[in-house]
Parts: sequence; structure tokens; C-alpha cells
Amino acid sequence: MMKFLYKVVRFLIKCLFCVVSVGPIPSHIAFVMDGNRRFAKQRNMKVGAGHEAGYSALMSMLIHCSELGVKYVTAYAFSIDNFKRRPEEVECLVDLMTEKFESLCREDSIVNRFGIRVHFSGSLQLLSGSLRDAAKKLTAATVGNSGVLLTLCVAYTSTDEIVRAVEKSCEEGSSVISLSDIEKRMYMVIAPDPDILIRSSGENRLSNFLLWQSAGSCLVSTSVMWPEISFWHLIWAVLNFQRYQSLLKKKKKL
Ligand SMILES: CC(C)=CCC/C(C)=C/CC/C(C)=C/COP(=O)(O)OP(=O)(O)O
Repeated sequence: MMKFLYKVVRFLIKCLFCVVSVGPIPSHIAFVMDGNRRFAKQRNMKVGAGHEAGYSALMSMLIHCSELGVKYVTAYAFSIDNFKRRPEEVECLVDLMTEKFESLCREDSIVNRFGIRVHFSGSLQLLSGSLRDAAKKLTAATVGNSGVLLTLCVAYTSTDEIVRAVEKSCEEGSSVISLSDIEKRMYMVIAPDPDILIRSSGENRLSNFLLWQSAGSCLVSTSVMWPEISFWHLIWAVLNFQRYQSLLKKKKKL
């Protein structure tokens, strides 16, 4: 019975996506996954359970994005500032990421079933050897997939990304540095700039995420905590993007 209901819901979601697809579909959606700890606190759960629920929400969003025809998904999984959290929480997040990256390498994992390629952005040298190895293994295990490109920002901040790109430009001998010199040395060179940036938990800040790349992005803030995000929020964000696109078109005609 549950399986049947699940299939009906998935069918209805796909029908909704078909309706939304009458308008332009964003090529790249970026997520700031905020509110895992508050989600856990509201339910008297451990912080780790909140992050685990956050991971499940990310996987659901990935499937929805893939079915909607989005080509690039980027998620802020761990910022450089997150190293300042309590050591127990940092350890819990590092262990969760290591375990999930390893399990995603399996042939029957969500990323392999949906043909998702995984890429990492950030100063990975700041990570422990085992997490770095798991990230490398996952990149290698999905390199042949041709569906959505999922970029996981780990040990990432935007200002760090910009400083490193400028440093590299100088080291590589550019005396006058142009925009393209910097852009081609950014971690995010792998994807076009995001069309939509979604942040959960009602916050409107960018928190040092894709500052360079989000100059023209449509910003969408949802009030739910990240683990509660659903396809409705995705549809709402895409409708906002479509309205923004049609306003841009009208402006160009004036
Ligand atoms: C394998 C993989 C990609 C795992 C990802 C797990 C995940 C969703 C990580 C996000 C971690 C994080 C710092 C969330 C922000 O919410 P918060 O902790 O700041 O919560 P708060 O805003 O309620 O304090």
C-alpha cells in the first residue's frame, strides 16, 4: 500500500514539474542548507540527527532537480567558518560526510542511479585525510555520469575562493589581472553562475557563499528549516525565477 502511494505521489510531482516546464527551467540552482540544528532542537533530537535529516533533504532535492531538468546543483555543505563550531559537532559533521561520500560511491547509490556527477569546491587540504580521500573516491566513482553536476562546497568560503584565485593569477605571472584571469581560477569554474540561490530557515544572508557567482542570481528565502524543504519550495523558487525572466524580457523590449 505504502509503495503504491509513494508511486502515485511521485507521478503527481512529475506532472507538476511538466506544467512548470512550460516556462524556462533554470540551468543551475544553489542551496544554502540552513536550519539543521534548529530542526533537531525543535524535536528534541541530537544535532547529528538534524544533519542526517539535512542530508536526506539534499538527496530528495537532487532527485527533484534532476527530474525538472536542472543541469547543475551546488550545495553549501561545510564552510571554513564551520571549523569554529564545538569540536564534537565538527567531528560529527566530518564523520557524517565521510560515511555518506563512501556510501555514495556504491553502484546502486542515488547519485549513480540518477547519473549524477559529484564535484567538490573548497580548500580540501584543510580536511582530514579520510574525508579528503572519500571525496576524491566519490569524484572518481561518478566521473562518467552524464546527468546533473552536483558541486558540494566543503571547507569553502567565497572570500577564500576569490583570494586563492587572485593569488594563483599572480603566481602564474599575470601582471595585469583581468576578470577572466580570476574567473578561470575559481573553484566554481566548473559550472555557470547560479540562476537561483535558495536559502532555508528564513535567513536572507549569503554567509560567504558564491558571492562572485551570485551577482545576477534570483535569491529565494524559504522559512522552513532545511530538512523540511520539499518540491513545493523548489517549484515556488522556479516560478519566481520565471517571473524574473519575463520581467527582464519586458525591460529589454522597452
Ligand atoms: C554528505 C553531505 C553533503 C552532508 C551534508 C549534511 C548537511 C546538510 C550539512 C550542512 C551543514 C550545515 C553547517 C548546515 C547549516 O545548518 P546549521 O547547522 O547552521 O543549523 P542552524 O542554522 O539551525 O544552527
